[in-house]
Amino acid sequence: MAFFRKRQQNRAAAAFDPDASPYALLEGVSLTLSNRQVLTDISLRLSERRIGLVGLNGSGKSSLIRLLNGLRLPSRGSVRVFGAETKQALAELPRYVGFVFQNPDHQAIFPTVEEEIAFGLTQLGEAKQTARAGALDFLAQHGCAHLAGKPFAELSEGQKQLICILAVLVMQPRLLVLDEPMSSLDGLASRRIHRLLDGLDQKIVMISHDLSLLRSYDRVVWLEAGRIRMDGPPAEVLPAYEVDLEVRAAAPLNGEDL
Ligand SMILES: Nc1ncnc2c1ncn2[C@@H]1O[C@H](COP(=O)(O)OP(=O)(O)OP(=O)(O)O)[C@@H](O)[C@H]1O
Repeated sequence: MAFFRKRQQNRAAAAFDPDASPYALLEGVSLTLSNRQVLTDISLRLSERRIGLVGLNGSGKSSLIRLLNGLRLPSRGSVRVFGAETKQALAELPRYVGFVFQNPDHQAIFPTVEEEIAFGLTQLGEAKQTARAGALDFLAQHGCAHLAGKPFAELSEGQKQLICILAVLVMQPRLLVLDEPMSSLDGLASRRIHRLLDGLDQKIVMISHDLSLLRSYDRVVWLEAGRIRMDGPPAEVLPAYEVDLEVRAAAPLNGEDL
């Protein structure tokens, strides 16, 4: 009896509310990896449509966004996404939170573009044949029909990142989390992906070292050494972050903060 009660409690705790506001709620979150404290006492309520995340290398940005799709679980505190505590909702999270990796080669797992997109549809329960037809449709909707049969490895960097984003979007997640998606793209590919993201209905949380991309965002969170240093509108956070970068860059080179 106690067993069934516990299962029912877990199910209730994992119930998603797609319209939850905030869509992500982090309370007193700390994260330790290999005996190293990577995040310390992070509390955030994320409800804005477009949120940018900035900070120096190693400040904890990737670790923080991995908490949003359950790739990392907090060592202390709690992370709720669309109302469900992530550690109790790992199986369902990918339907709500799409994650785009910095390096497309780390994300793509299928030999061809069509298979990469179709996989998302099979995850939603589509039969293989319907998923392939759906993938072709989806690629055509995004002007990529000509890429369907191509091996992923033969795509340009911009095409690879676009396909990885589409492979996530085909599952229609409510939230899209992106880890520096433009970092290896040229100016044109970067602008094109930025425009694509801008036109989406999904909520977006994105890490970027290109601060110009975040100027139009609703909110920017600045992480420093695993803690929130500043959090607010881009017009306040970005200039302060840039000043900090200038001050650090002007200090004598010692190799420690690179
Ligand atoms: N699996 C791990 N084990 C131990 N330490 C880790 C692990 N993953 C990350 N770290 C450490 O955690 C800290 C934060 O890493 P994280 O990748 O989250 O930072 P980041 O801000 O995304 O950095 P970057 O801008 O370079 O991608 C770094 O010091 C990193 O070395």
